[in-house]
Amino acid sequence: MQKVQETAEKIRTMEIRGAGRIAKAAAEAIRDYAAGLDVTSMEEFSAKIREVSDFLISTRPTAVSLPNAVKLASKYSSGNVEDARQEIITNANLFIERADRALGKIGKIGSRRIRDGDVIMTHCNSHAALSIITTAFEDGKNISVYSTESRPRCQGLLTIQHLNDFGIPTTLIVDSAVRYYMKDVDKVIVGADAIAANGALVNKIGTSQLALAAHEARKSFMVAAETFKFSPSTIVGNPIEIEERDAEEVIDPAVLKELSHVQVKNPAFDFTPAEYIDMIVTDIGIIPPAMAYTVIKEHLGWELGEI
Ligand SMILES: O=P(O)(O)OC[C@H]1O[C@H](OP(=O)(O)O)[C@H](O)[C@@H]1O
Repeated sequence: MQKVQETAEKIRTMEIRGAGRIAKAAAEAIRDYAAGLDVTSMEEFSAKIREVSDFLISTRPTAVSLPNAVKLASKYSSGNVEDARQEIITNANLFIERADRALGKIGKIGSRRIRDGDVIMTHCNSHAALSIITTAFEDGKNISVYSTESRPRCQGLLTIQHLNDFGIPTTLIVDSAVRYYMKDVDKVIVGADAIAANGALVNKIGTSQLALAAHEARKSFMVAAETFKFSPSTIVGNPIEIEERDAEEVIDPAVLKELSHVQVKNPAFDFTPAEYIDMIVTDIGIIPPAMAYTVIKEHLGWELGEI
């Protein structure tokens, strides 16, 4: 349980972050927990796995990759402890391998849509979006990138470091400069924390402003998302919860304490409606947002009765 608690804490504090990495870390934690679980009865085994699964899922509410990963990794059908343990180890490893392969596929597929000379804008720090950008660059395309700062956690600083390591010409801008620079941009590429059954995107706060500005300037808006970022529970009407994080990420608590009439809101994500999205680059190909329902049904293998 100690490793599970450590992983959960790292996800909560964002030491482990990015929807894909959170998913892989959760699958690893379940796998290692199942491998070391010392129980004699199947009832005990099931109860412990359920408890750990629920605990990991509770760490961050928005990225659907987390419950999807936990559900896929902790799947077993055997009624015998040793076999069920092996099933979880196998399923978790399969999930992790699939997640790694997905990033490569998204990079390959998405990069075909990047033209020589393209100027790309990205937001926050998405490994899936960066896979497209770096693959295009490694294919010899002469591209450059505008990267937003992504307040308050400033994940944009991770993005510029990564792009700089590849030697990709990059401009860091503050979030409020998105519309100002959109005229210079050819394509916007962002990641996803969740995609609803109606094709709406949930991603880092401010993403919908990039989408609006891109729409106004007739620039292409591309989302990079593994199939495990699609949300099955939205099919049965559950809304995606937007994580509200601490005020101290935005303002020094000592300063805030003196401002008795001021409150701080710090939502970590926002919604971008499907009509602002030109395409979603997934590991099973490029799809329009309207195909989100099909991805959930056919590629995540969820049955309505299970939700
Ligand atoms: O899975 P990858 O593409 O890396 O990231 C997907 C999304 O996860 C991140 O959330 P946070 O920084 O963990 O809150 C960002 O919103 C990013 O776009």
